[in-house]
Amino acid sequence: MTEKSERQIEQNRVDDVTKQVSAQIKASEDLFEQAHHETRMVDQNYSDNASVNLYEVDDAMETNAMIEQQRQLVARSFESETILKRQLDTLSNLKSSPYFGRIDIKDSDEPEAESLYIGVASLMNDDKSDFLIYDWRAPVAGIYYNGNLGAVKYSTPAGPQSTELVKKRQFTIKNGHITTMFDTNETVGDEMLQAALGEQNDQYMQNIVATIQKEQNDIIRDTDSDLLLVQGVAGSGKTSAILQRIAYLLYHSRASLNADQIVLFSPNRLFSNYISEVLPSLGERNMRQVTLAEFLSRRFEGLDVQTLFERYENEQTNGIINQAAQNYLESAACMQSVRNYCRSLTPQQMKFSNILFEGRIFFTADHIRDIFAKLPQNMAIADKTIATKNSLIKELKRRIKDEAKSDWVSEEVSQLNNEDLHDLLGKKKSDEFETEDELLDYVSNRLATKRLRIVYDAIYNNYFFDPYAQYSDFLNQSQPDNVADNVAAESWQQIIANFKQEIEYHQISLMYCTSLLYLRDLVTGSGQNRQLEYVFIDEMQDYSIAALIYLKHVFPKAKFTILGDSEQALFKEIEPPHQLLDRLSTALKAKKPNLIVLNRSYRSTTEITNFAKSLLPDGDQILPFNRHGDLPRIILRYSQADATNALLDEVKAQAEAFETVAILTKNAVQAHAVYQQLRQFGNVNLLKDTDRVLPSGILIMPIYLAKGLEFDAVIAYDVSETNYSDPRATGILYTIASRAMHQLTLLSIGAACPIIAADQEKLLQIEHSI
Ligand SMILES: Nc1ncnc2c1ncn2[C@@H]1O[C@H](COP(=O)(O)OP(=O)(O)OP(=O)(O)O)[C@@H](O)[C@H]1O
Repeated sequence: MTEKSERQIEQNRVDDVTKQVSAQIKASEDLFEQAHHETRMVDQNYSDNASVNLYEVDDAMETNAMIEQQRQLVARSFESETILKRQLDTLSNLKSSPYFGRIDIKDSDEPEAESLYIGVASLMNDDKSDFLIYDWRAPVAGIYYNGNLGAVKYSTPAGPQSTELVKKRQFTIKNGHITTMFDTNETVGDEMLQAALGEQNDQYMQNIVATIQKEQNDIIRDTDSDLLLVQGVAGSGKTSAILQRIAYLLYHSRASLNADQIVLFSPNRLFSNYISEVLPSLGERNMRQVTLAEFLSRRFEGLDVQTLFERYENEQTNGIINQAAQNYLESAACMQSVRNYCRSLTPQQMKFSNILFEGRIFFTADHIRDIFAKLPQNMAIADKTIATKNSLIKELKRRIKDEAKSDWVSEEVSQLNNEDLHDLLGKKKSDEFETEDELLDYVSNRLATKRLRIVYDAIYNNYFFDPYAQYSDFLNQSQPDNVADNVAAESWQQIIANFKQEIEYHQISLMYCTSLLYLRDLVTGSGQNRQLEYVFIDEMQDYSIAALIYLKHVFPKAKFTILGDSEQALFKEIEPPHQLLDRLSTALKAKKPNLIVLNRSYRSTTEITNFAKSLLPDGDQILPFNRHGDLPRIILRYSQADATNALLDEVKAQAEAFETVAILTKNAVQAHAVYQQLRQFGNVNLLKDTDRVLPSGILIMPIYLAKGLEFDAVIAYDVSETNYSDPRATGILYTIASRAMHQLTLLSIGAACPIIAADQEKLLQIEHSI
């Protein structure tokens, strides 16, 4: 058969499937309309009933039951409306592009091969007898991503299956028309990937299901490991792979897993927004997302927690203060010392606090210590704290009865107005009491309970324990000689003094955070979340080992997927990847660890990747993808005024050619200075770490805010040797260069920093000022 008629046959099938999709859309729209109408009716009915004044009807209980029933009806009809809405979204995705792949497989006991079409969702024909499209996550679809022609195996819930792959075909279908179609023996042909990668960027990351690569597929379909470590070079598709992995996991554990049981730790808020469309485009709800800074802040209510960015900025101005002590506090060894310390704590060492009520001491710290000390010695510390807490709550209940008889209560009761009395009585009516005294006793008890609620809350929230004082004690006990990095005794004392001072000012530096939280949780037996099933951590190189250990402690039941690129370390010096990964495997005590390494970089043109890898001492392992563009350019200027002019010209030219142009700087101060130079331009945006949405136009930001993001064109601001002199320059410049998809320009005010100068002739177009 000629290629043309073959293509015509495929187009006919696309037309046929599109017609069926349209018919199903119509049917679903009718159902949706019906469901929506029903929800409105039930909702109306519910609000009418809910607005009945319960105090005026005798049968309040009955009304309550009816409202509850109605509420459930509203919830149910809303749920079916949501399901239909999702179905409709999926169908409309399928309408313009029903599938992207076809595999022909022949089982040994079948006379003929069968053609299966793969798309973002499954679709059955009208009478439900046949699959017109297979979901890319279906077991058999694994062949499309993994197999070369010939004998292939794929896993199914019933165990491994074998078949023969006789044809693999790829399509690009736009608005119902096949624009490209070819047969391939490769996993996914380069041609299609080239087309996908050559496109210009918009504000949101796209899904990659049509062109998932073999090693990415291994990440996506790994359901066994409890610790999956992905070590991948910049632009190798780590983030893409984990998002498709989440979609895959949700599909395969539909009954037992929902998006709320998955959390992704993302590098910054812009990134959260940037990836927010991927899962919805695959018909799935987004997982929860949080940055480490947000997570820590929530756990330190009332304290101003230093973020990684603030630390970085501070170090840029003041230098790194006491690196050795900081390294120790963020090490696995320190977390081990916390564990040992907590295990050996005696009642005398415990830092208990008085519990106050309206200015007077309600429970003394000594009394709390006595309760604690009487508990069996071999009891775990967390159990002792919980037992102490329970015993304080019991005592509180007794004391409420005493307080109810006290003068302050009688006085307050005597001054109650009708409304307060009504509130205190709750469901009871005053005529239910036989005597006035009985009524008074009841009301006094209620009032005392209400007022002492504050004491109950204090006990419940462990305010009888002072974690900050305890942590200071822990620091005091950690002798500097025992400390790995040989922290000098005076500087260790300084670290302790600094901690105390910060707490006084309601602040805390990042370096203390995780060991302190760990100590607090181990002593109080709180802070763990056993519901979460999967934790994903992107940009792991920015997490200390202590932070990862702490997260494992917080989510003990969860499987961890941790992704990183040690070369993109902005906040510390580069560490060899395997060393980092070994440390992590041991520290998290994984039972089934798995490591996947990605070396091919997809984001940038070959020229940009070749330049970026030349910055690294061990960049040879990085493989560029075969997509070509201009050589990166370096513009050298020798005065600020000349540099500003060159920047203006460059920005103008890039903005005409590309949709997203980013000027990336080393820190916030420089980003601000560049903004001042360019603001006359109009559509120029300076981004801050509080920003959540990436605007279009020209973007200026410090590199840490661009983590995980990508832009059509990148201008690296001032790559001179004066600006990039510290040992972290390599990681920073590599991260900047690897954000560019199509065009990279470096601007240097004065001589370029030596990392760049090394190999520039072949990899860079150099432009000096005249
Ligand atoms: N298989 C693929 N098909 C199409 N595009 C891909 C594929 N893999 C990666 N890409 C594209 O390459 C770019 C980089 O991917 P991604 O951001 O996931 O990489 P990363 O490893 O997380 O990068 P970094 O660590 O540098 O932030 C994205 O534009 C992504 O869409």
